[in-house]
Amino acid sequence: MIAKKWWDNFLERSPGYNIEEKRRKLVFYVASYAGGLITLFFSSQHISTQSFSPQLLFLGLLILLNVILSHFVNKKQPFFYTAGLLNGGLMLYLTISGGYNNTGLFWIFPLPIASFILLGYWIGLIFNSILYLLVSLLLLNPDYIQASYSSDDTSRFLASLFTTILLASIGEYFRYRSQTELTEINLERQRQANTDPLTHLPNRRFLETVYLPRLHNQEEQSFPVTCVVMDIDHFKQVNDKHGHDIGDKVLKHIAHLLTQHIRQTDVVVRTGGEEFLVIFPKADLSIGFKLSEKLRQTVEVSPFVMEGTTLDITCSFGVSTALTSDEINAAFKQADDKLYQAKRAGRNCVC
Ligand SMILES: Nc1nc2c(ncn2[C@@H]2O[C@H](COP(=O)(O)OP(=O)(O)OP(=O)(O)O)[C@@H](O)[C@H]2O)c(=O)[nH]1
Repeated sequence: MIAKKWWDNFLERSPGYNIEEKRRKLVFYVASYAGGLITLFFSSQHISTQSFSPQLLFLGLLILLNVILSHFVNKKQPFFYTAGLLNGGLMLYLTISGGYNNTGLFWIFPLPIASFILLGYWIGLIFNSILYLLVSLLLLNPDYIQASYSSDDTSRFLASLFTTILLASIGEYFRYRSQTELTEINLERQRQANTDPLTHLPNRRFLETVYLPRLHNQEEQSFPVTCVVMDIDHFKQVNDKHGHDIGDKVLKHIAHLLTQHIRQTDVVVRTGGEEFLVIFPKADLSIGFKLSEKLRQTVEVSPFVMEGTTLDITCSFGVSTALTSDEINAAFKQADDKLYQAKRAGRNCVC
């Protein structure tokens, strides 16, 4: 549980989301360029005739402008939403005007499918349902529209549009669910690979592949970083006297104490057998020293109690501070040296 809660700060859901983002981007580009150009083509064909529609030309230009502008901005989400809205506008326009020779309704079918992909399942479902209602109201009240459709055409169109939206929504729903499940499975695998199975603390792999690269990227917010290497004193005697099972429980007890007494931004890693690494970001040497001393006292006054067994446990600590990310490995090494100094100085102390 400790690691799970903790993991929330470091979750990498991005692989799944990146694939989804790519899919949406691709559909957005194809739908916008193809849709925009087709709209412009049809409206320009009638530019010098009575059937010319400035609204269609305007919608086509807006669709193209939206997709062109999106190339200059990193965050594409607002452009997806705008494209979805323009889709809706085109749907209503085609219903009302009837397009060329009342053939506008044929062009409506691809639009709800694109809207689902652009807006995501839930927003797409609400958006398409509202549009379907509006289109139905317009078609059932011919006074509100310029086009004239036969009642047979209207009812068949509404039935087939309903089927299209239903099928698109079922397809999108199951795609959305399987993508969410795959993302969760991927996340759980990452969590397992980066967690020590005994204490549920992050492990050395996490430190090297997830935490340190992040520290490197967030240099300004994180440094100075104080690194504390700590080791349980005479742990071999615990194993020898009370057995390996009790030894394991003592390790869990220490892991629990450590995680309970650090800040949300600090990290405890089980780096080896009975050795832990605590990292205090935004803490200089004097703060790091005080925090380590607090941890040392906490361990000292919290004996391990189980099934009538009470064991006084102590730990030794080596502390060192890195001012920049280039110094972090040297700080680990120095903290390690300081730990041995603490052991030589009689244990249960901070060096
Ligand atoms: N129960 C248990 N013991 C472990 C585990 N990993 C390492 N150990 C034991 O930890 C002990 C470490 O012993 P030493 O390195 O001699 O250190 P120490 O007895 O703590 O002595 P000092 O560190 O000098 O105070 C060894 O007996 C290992 O078998 C583990 O996962 N579970």
